Amino acid sequence: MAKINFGGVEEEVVTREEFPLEKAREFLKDEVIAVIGYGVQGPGQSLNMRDNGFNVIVGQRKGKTYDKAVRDGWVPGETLFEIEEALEKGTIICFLLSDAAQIELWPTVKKYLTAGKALYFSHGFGVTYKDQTGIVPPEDVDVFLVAPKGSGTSLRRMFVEGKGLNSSFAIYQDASGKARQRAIAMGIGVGSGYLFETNFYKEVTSDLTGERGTLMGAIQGIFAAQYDVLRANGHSPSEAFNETVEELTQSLMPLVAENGMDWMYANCSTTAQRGALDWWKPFRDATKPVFEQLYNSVKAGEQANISITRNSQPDYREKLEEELKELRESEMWRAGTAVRSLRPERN
Ligand SMILES: NC(=O)C1=CN([C@@H]2O[C@H](COP(=O)(O)OP(=O)(O)OC[C@H]3O[C@@H](n4cnc5c(N)ncnc54)[C@H](O)[C@@H]3O)[C@@H](O)[C@H]2O)C=CC1
Ligand SMILES: CC(=O)[C@](C)(O)C(=O)O
Ligand SMILES: [Mg+2]
Ligand SMILES: [Mg+2]
Repeated sequence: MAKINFGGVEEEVVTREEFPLEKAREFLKDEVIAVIGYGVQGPGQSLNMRDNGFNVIVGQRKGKTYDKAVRDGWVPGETLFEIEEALEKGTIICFLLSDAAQIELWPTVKKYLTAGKALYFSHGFGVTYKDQTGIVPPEDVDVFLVAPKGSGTSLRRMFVEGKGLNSSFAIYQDASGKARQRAIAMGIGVGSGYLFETNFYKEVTSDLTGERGTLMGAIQGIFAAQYDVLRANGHSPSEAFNETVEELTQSLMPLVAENGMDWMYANCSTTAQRGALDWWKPFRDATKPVFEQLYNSVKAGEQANISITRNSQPDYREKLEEELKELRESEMWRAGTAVRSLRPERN
């Protein structure tokens, strides 16, 4: 483990230098890695591991995503199977169904978790909320997680570009005495840039907070609030969208990603810097109570409960699609479609 100073706090992380791909491949050479589910993480992780030279098979029920797996080069009967067949063949079972669907499939998965196998998650959800999910792994299997900190779509894209998305990893149960090595080797195999250690509880609580907060929920909320104020004051949709979203994603966030917030500020006008430096604290103070409310709700298990209840309903896909449609058809995001179509590189 490399000791890295994160803003004054020393943490140990696993980098590709100390755990190179060859070492991961050697360590897992006798394993059959069965990726169960081919939604968002399934394709990203399985394709990266396949390209990295691991023995990977995919288990997916028949339908649209099964056909996608075939198009991605998985061969029925050789590397692509019905879920139960893959569960039987696999020695490391990657449980990559949606968190709600994992509940339904758990009794089936459990049947195939014979001694010595490993159960792999990409979220701490299932076992942390075991009272609601019923996911209690047998004692003689390893249980660990590797959670890529981003969409499976980005995991794959970044891998293809020679980059690596960061992941966390955690050990829940070490039956074989080598769960840790197994987990780290898997983390390297799926294409992680580096790995930082956590536990299942911390992974799920930080992840649920992040996606409801700045990563997805809060960002849309702030966009909508500013867009509405600009529109109410007579600004056109194109002006409001550009000044709220397009400039952020196209110009300013890439600068933040490259070298931090102060550097992005330093590359803007002194007028902008003065205003941003004056206004970031009021925004922090206004939103902090909402973040506290969010974290408490996560901690109390309410967010997990909502997710399980809502996403277990037979019509949850249609309902989600309706809500996504509401976003897509809002004036702001329709303006966004028009703005994106005008990007010169799109023509
Ligand atoms: N979406 C992402 O990029 C990320 C997901 N995760 C975690 O990774 C895991 C997998 O998530 P996603 O890839 O988003 O899953 P998903 O929602 O895309 O679903 C994966 C698969 O589950 C299958 N499925 C759904 N219900 C089923 C059922 N009842 N029986 C059999 N198969 C069923 C679908 O056919 C699909 O192939 C979750 O634990 C999630 O929290 C972690 C990081 C990011
Ligand atoms: C992409 C990711 O890591 C999320 C936002 O936590 C998720 O999709 O659950
Ligand atoms: Mg998440
Ligand atoms: Mg996440």
